Amino acid sequence: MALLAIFRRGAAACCRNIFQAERRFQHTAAAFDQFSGEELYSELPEEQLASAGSQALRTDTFVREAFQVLDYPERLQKLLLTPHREIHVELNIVRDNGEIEIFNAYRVQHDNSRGPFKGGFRFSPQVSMDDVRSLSSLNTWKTAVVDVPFGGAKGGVCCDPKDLTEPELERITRKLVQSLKDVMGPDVDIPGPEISAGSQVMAWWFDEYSKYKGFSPACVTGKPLDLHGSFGREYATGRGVMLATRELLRHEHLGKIAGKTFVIQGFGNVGSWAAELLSLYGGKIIAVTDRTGGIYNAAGIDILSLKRHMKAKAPFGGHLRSFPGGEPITIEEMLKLQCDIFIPAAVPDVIDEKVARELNCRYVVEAANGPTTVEGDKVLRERGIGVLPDVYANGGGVIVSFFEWVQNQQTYRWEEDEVNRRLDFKMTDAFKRIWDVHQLQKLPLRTAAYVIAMRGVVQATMIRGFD
Ligand SMILES: NC(=O)C1=CN([C@@H]2O[C@H](COP(=O)(O)OP(=O)(O)OC[C@H]3O[C@@H](n4cnc5c(N)ncnc54)[C@H](O)[C@@H]3O)[C@@H](O)[C@H]2O)C=CC1
Ligand SMILES: O=C(O)CCC(=O)C(=O)O
Repeated sequence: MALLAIFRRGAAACCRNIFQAERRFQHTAAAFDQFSGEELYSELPEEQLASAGSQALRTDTFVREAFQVLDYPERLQKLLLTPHREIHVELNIVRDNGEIEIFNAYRVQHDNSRGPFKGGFRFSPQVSMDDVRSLSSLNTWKTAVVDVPFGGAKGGVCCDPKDLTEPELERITRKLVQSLKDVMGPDVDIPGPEISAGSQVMAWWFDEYSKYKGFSPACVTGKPLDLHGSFGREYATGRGVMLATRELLRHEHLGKIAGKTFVIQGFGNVGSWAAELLSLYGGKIIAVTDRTGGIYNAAGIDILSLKRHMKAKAPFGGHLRSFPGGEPITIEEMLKLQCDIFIPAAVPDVIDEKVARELNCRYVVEAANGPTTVEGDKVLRERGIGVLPDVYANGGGVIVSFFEWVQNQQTYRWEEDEVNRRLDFKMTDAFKRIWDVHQLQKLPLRTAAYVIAMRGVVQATMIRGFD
């Protein structure tokens, strides 16, 4: 009885907190009815705007915007902006030539109030603790927006994968697992695919982790189909981008994907699958680029032929520019092309203030993480270019990662159709929730997405309590 009373008191206190927060939300929602993006920016502290281009501060800036709308107490902001745990490890690797090289690797576990930490591990020379911290926070909000029961994390190894052989990449991955295995795992923190880290890297992760902890397929997602992977994960992020675009066009009363023109930056996992699926639904992909430049064809590029071309040249020399079905263009030229939708699907910070002024599109659908700087975002808002933000638009990857994790826990594989149907439901449902807030409160889609995410994370945090 005493226990029950304590439980009831605790539950009542939690509910009171949530109701108070909800009332504050409703109150501010009404007050913010006429809020425009411009006003939101004018509320930002000067020093924050000054450093707005910094990747490190980007997510925090968007988080603070949503906080202004929700009017949550300051101490809650601090709690949610501060990562749970930051790890820096040194990986000593024997290169193929016998020399020892040291690589820095980072993992930031941002928030786990809604479930185990979740997020990819990227291999890139641009990786730093600041980047990883910002991206880990982005994943906290992303998992909440698309409503999968995970928290947010991100990792990265500072290296240039094009200078590494496959055995060297394997040794780095295995060393990474050896260093992090005690703070990661199926119910704790689950990595997934990211830049230059595809299904083979996930397979090595699974293998190495299982050596120490026993057979654990759910310790990592994005694994190959032959090794406990899920149907549909390979193309999930690109498919999610296509579904997000479909919903955007539908809600804007602009019809279907068919006939719309697209420019896509990045032709790796996400960019190439988004291109293929958008063209399957009749979209005209007029330009694609990778890190070496790209190709342009006003009549639309034959994406399947392009993919065959790239595959034939892989792993070395698969450059877009050498594809005969279009004219070569530079990345700078690509950014100025007229199109309906520009899809950044490569690296961060592409749309800065200057590029935002030059873009010649109606919408930006952010397939990459953090492709728009805070200053760039401000210019896009001023110019009336709609942005479907990363925190939602590339959520297809983590949604199907969640499906893979569920299947691994059940030891039962779902059919491909079922995975795709469930992904469609999740992307459509999340879009509707964002759209409703966007319309009702007159907020930019990005702020609307963060508002929804924050409510989810805050509710979970408060229900769990602080003891
Ligand atoms: N793989 C996934 O499931 C997910 C990936 N993302 C994000 O999508 C983006 C792309 O990731 P992936 O396709 O997995 O990586 P990837 O490594 O498969 O492909 C990256 C592509 O970007 C190109 N690229 C690199 N630097 C460039 C530059 N300066 N200009 C133009 N292109 C450049 C590369 O040549 C390559 O075509 C990243 O921002 C990643 O964080 C987000 C959610 C999930
Ligand atoms: O866990 C995954 O599938 C990768 C998720 C991720 O890092 C992201 O969506 O940015």
